[in-house]
Amino acid sequence: MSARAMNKRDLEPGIVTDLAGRTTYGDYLQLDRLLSAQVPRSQPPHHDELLFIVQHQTSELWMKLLIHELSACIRYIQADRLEPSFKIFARVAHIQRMLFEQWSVLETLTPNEYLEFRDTLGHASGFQSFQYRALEFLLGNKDDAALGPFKHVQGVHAELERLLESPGIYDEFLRHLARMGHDIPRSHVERDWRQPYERSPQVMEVFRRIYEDTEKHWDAYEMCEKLVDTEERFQLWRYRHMMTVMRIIGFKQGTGGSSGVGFLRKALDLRFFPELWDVRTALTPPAKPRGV
Ligand code: HEM
Ligand SMILES: N[C@@H](CC(=O)c1ccccc1NC=O)C(=O)O
Repeated sequence: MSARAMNKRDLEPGIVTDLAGRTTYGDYLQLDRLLSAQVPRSQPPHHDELLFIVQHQTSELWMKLLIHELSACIRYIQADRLEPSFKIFARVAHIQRMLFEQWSVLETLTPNEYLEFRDTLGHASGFQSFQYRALEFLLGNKDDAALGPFKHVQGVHAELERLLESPGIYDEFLRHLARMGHDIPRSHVERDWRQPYERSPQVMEVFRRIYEDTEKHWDAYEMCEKLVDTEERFQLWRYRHMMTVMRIIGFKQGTGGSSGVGFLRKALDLRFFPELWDVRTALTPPAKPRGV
């Protein structure tokens, strides 16, 4: 009987199977390391703990890529090259969508299932995710108290300190706008970057002018919209995390020591790019219609 009749694909003679001494798929991806890093703590291993671990590890991998991409974006903005940063923002948006969609997998974990292995987690908590903190810092949510959990991990602490004292993506955009001749106040071009961002009416006026004449300021306008998009997607992730937490542990305290949902809810009031939201309220209908 032919392979076709057996519903089987014939391997082609060119397919390489003699791989001794060659770089293979598994070598290149270091799958031995990657796939041996899912180690349940529950004894005997709880069926659903693998889901919990894989959900976190895949989130951390996507966060790694986000940090890589946003860091490149910052370098482009520093070089006043907004165009190449737009391509990166498109990728960032897709990664954020993946991270958002991923919550539905964890949401199949029921409260009882989670309670069956929750105590094996001790005080471990997502609050101790250094990559998440790096992302928050890159996006401008500076908070030196958030470095607390990393005091005992030298390399990580040093890297987060570096990000804390460097301008975030929004700071770099405002500095770019200042270089392009926009009227950004001194206080927002040079400052102690460790401090949380403070909104400025003068910055909002700059955005108002950009939004009122998009033809003239197309690149800046496009960057504004990319930033709004990134912030909205970030907030959606925060919101869905909070809802997932609510349906799995209700209003229990977190393993990290916080109040739990109440603590997560407060993050929803934070804004990375406040004037980009304020400007929407300030805009009025144009005197004459735009467009082609
Ligand atoms: C059963 C699932 C989960 C529960 C019950 C849960 C619960 C919590 C709670 C209660 C907190 C507040 C800190 C604390 O006291 O522990 C927190 C923070 C956090 N969690 Fe989760 N979480 C879950 C899944 C995840 C996943 C999959 C991620 C993805 C990496 C994640 C990332 C984070 C981050 C980054 C924070 C810090 C948020 C901030 O500082 O605003 N969590 N989580
Ligand atoms: N904070 C969670 C525990 C938790 O979710 C967690 C524990 C260990 C590693 C990652 C975690 N994920 C996010 O917070 C809880 O209170 O149940």
